Amino acid sequence: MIRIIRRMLKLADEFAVNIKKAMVCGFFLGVFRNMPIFAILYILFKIVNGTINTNTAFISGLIIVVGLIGQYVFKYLVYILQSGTGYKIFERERIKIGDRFKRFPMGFFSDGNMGKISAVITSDLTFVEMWSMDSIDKVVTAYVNIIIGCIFLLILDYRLALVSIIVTILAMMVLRKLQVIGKKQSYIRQSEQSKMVSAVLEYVQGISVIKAFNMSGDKSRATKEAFEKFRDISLTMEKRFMPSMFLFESFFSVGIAGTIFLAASLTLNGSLDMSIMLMMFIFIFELYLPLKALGVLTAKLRIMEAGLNRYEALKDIEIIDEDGRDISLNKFDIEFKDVSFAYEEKNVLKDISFKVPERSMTALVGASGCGKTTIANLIGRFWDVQKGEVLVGGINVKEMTCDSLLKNISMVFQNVYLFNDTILNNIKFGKPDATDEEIEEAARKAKCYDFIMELEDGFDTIVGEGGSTLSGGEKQRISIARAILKDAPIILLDEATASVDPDNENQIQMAINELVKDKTLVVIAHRLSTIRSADQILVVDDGKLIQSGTHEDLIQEEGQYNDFWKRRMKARGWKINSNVKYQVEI
Ligand SMILES: Nc1ncnc2c1ncn2[C@@H]1O[C@H](COP(=O)(O)OP(=O)(O)OP(=O)(O)O)[C@@H](O)[C@H]1O
Repeated sequence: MIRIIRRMLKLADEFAVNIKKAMVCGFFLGVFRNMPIFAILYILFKIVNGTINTNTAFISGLIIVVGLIGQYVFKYLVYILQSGTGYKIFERERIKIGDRFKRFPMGFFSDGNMGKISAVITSDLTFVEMWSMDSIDKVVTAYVNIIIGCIFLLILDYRLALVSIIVTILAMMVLRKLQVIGKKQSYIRQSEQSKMVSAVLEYVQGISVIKAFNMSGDKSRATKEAFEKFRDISLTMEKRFMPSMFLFESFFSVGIAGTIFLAASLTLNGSLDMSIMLMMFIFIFELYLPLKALGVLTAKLRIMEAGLNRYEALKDIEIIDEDGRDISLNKFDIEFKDVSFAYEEKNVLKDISFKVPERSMTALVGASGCGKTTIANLIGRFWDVQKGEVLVGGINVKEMTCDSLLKNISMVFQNVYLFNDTILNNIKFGKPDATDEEIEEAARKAKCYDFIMELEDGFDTIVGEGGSTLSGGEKQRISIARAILKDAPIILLDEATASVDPDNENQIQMAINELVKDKTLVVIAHRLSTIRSADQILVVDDGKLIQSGTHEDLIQEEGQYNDFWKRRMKARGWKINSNVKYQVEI
């Protein structure tokens, strides 16, 4: 228990002073809480001895009043010091971990970890946030009460004190066992909880596929199994706790009965004063109350400790730019020098070298899965290369912090993600301090101003999670407006392959033209016009760079590009011949 309080104090950092003050107040709260009880016991003692007088009654009354007032004052102080402190600590921690997520290698966000992240940030931290402050003060008060109770008993009668202390020690040992069980079980429970959250996330994210393929049975079975496992482990946890909890509770009944029996026997054989026996009968119930409270707190504290462990493990994940410096670039060319890269065991890029001059356009072409997106991701340092160097503005990206690198780069992906927020805020994401005029201007350039103004709430329209209330083309143009607003000197663009209607497609192309003006552009190209107008085309095959040059150079030589070009031309011809309206050269 002390260990977990120490950890909370360390985590609380600047708020630790409030917790320490609350603990001191908790100490006094314990002291004042005992005063009325002792005053009543004292009156009882005096009545039984026949020595009660007005003075004694008055002093006892005064002690009761002081005790009650002190209790309220310190309870209030504890409340003031603690209230909100837990929420403030964890608000700060959530922001901190959110910032670190940006700097985790992307591989971390793959399978399994999404559930873990959600479970830690929501249930674990929420549990610790809700109970930590409350428990710390209760633990301190309980310990104070136990110590005061034991001292009082020693003063009354050492034999009775001995019995009570033995019961307390045995109960503490059972409490320890409860803690060990609690710790082990809460780890297992959390692991199942993460799996359950992952299953739910996957089910919800894939709901359209599940519906489209009428697979709701299969997927919901997997989710149901995760629920069942979580239920089973929660029940097992309760069952494992039950015998020790029962034993723990039994100690008090046996302890109370034993002490009463001993006190009565000692009184009967004349070695204990009747008044002390009566005081003992009343006090014994008070003595074990704080110990019982500790028993109840134990389970909570173990769940809290396991939650804190998981949270700290998440915080300890090595961030990708631990040794990075904040570097301000003054040129914006890109270079790959003998770069090899693998996702775990899978080699994806093999000894790739190329240069992208500043303010030029480079198109990456190649078959699906050859490594084009990987190249773009390495420029943004979503992963680190295992061999070779990626240089941006002449500086190895490994020397830079992600923030200082990414402020120079805008990425426009095929799968646009918009936040469940207003259109205004989604665009503003590119430049948080942008004025409304700048946002409107970006929207105009990205050809989304008109459709935004047709919406009932205009720029204040909430777009739904992921941008679900907008069409694919509309989402794409909003993401381009976001990038236009950011105005980064380097643009990484994954051209959309998904078909949108011709009008939308034309608008997207115009928006992109605005975005890429005077920028260093690397584009994963799917369109003939893009490929043709690029300053440089890099042909990637199975992770190797097999050809590079302009379109004119490459169609002169035999090779994959030539085949690719001929195939594309044929496909385009087919599209036009088949009388599809899609005549726009894009
Ligand atoms: N996060 C990942 N973990 C493991 N393997 C991955 C990961 N991302 C991509 N790959 C694999 O790396 C290879 C290259 O993928 P990449 O996405 O770079 O290809 P691409 O050329 O962009 O393909 P496409 O044109 O279909 O988008 C593929 O075989 C892919 O399966």
